Amino acid sequence: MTRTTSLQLKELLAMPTALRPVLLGAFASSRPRWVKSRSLCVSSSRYGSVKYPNVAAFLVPEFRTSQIVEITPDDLFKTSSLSSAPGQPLEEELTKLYTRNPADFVYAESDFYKLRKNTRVPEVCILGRSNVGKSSFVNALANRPSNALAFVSRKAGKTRSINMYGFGPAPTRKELQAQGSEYKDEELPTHVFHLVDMPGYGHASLKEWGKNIALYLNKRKAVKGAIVLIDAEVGPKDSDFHLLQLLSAAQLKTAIALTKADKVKNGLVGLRETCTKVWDGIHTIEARTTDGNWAWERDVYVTAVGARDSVVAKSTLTTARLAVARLAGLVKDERPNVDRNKRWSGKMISFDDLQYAPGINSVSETDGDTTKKPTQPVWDTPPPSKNASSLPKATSTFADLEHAAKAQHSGQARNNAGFGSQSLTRSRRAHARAFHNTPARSGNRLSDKPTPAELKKLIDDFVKSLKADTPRDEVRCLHEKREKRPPKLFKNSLKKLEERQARRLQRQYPELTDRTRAVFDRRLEIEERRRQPMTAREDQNKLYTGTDWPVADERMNRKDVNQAMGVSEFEAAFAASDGLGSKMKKKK
Ligand SMILES: Nc1nc2c(ncn2[C@@H]2O[C@H](COP(=O)(O)OP(=O)(O)OP(=O)(O)O)[C@@H](O)[C@H]2O)c(=O)[nH]1
Ligand SMILES: [Mg+2]
Repeated sequence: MTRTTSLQLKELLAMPTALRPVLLGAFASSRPRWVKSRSLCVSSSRYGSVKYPNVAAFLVPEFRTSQIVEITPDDLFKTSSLSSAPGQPLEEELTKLYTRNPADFVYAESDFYKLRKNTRVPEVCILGRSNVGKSSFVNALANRPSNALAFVSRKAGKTRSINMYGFGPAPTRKELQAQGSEYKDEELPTHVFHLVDMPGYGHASLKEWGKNIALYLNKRKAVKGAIVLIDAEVGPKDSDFHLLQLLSAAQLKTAIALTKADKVKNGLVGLRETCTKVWDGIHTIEARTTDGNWAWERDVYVTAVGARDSVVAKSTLTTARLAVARLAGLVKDERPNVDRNKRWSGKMISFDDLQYAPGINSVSETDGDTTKKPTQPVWDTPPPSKNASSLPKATSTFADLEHAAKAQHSGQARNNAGFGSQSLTRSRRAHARAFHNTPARSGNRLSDKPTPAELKKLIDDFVKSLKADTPRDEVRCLHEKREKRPPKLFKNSLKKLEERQARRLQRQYPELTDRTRAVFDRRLEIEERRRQPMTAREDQNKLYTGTDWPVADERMNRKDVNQAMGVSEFEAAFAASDGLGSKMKKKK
């Protein structure tokens, strides 16, 4: 084989340069190592040969009318640097942060209320459907092989508790002193930040996990951000949007990462499609709030850190590290407009985008028939408040929101066809007025925070979307409860031990054991007889002829006879005898 290869090599070198690529393509299957292309090419027998796109993220625009932009790794990294090392190359600094101090497993807890108190170490949680690659993500960031830090499995539902992993070195004494106040009931920080691997939702998940996640996102003080992993091949599901809605209600900094990008069959086109779906869903969620306080990263990251091909996995590693470091607040961004939402008191919205905003669907219902005069002019309708029926209710489910979005699109299509353009302009104007009259615009931001009842509804929706109520999950619940029970007493093993001991004694002292057994059996017999009714016992007494144990038996019999005697008979017998007096005399 090597001989033929060397021959081919000689022939190849003798060939004119233009012909070489043609020849190389012809024996690509038996391609020697030195021919391997330097471009990222995933060759897997299972997924076919897919050219891995050189894209680190998709920049999602603020307005629907703009296009999604691809960002190469170089473009993504050159505008950021670590706050602790400004001006230094980002890739190197990130590698140092994640690997110089080996990452550690800190602790795991299955109940939110049992988590350790933490107010100082920033926590970033990894969320996503089961089997999306959350645990693989942790291992890859720490540069550890599969299962070395977090357990990974092909089967869904491997991670069942909230797992804390510590990254980066412990703060120095000076840094701790600079932080000021004391740590009350809290351990001293041992890492720069914690990465929290959560149980997955969706297939093979349990209701408690959903509740724990919802509690964690809403109540944990230390959580600084959440990274939501979405399978790039499968695309976002309803449960993902429910979670995003929950994150929006909790106003938690959110980043989205498409994982398993190496598995997407049509490369960049497929990735772009998934990204568009995610974007659509987020717009629908954003449409229901007007305050714009939910800071979600407009870079939708593309990763494949758990890919079998190590070249592909490594190529996306810095992207994943950057995403997490940004959420933990360790990165200084020099990107233009990165904090645009924060500078404004409310959400940014273009006039073109107003057609997609909530409330328009109720108006567009009249658009189809321009001859029908609305009883009240649209622009005179009171500004839609949060409680107005024209807006999707704060407690509406994601399905409702989607339905509303479809209705908006159909309304738009009709308008494009030329129906009711005047009415639409009026409605847009009305909606613009309503939009600028919202409490968020007039500075009352808190009013847009969901009330406890709304939050409860959101959490319930999220938990329901987990589809955890299947009989299989009930069985798993039962299994878990059984696991928690204390171990059974070793009844059976004790019995066996006794039997073994008896056999040993029999072997050592055969005569004694026989005699003891006979006594034992006899006693049992007597006990049984005692328990029997009197008549049956009398019959047996008649049959009784005496045994080897006269003393015990006679005593028993005498006793029995006394008991069987009537009271008067006993008194008569006692009087006939000498009684106590005679006994006393004898003693004297
Ligand atoms: N091809 C490919 N496979 C991946 C990637 N990331 C993870 N996997 C595989 O996906 C499977 C599930 O990975 P896990 O990390 O256990 O997923 P998880 O989200 O932690 O799953 P649960 O703990 O069950 O919620 C494993 O077989 C991984 O090898 C990736 O980027 N590319
Ligand atoms: Mg896991």
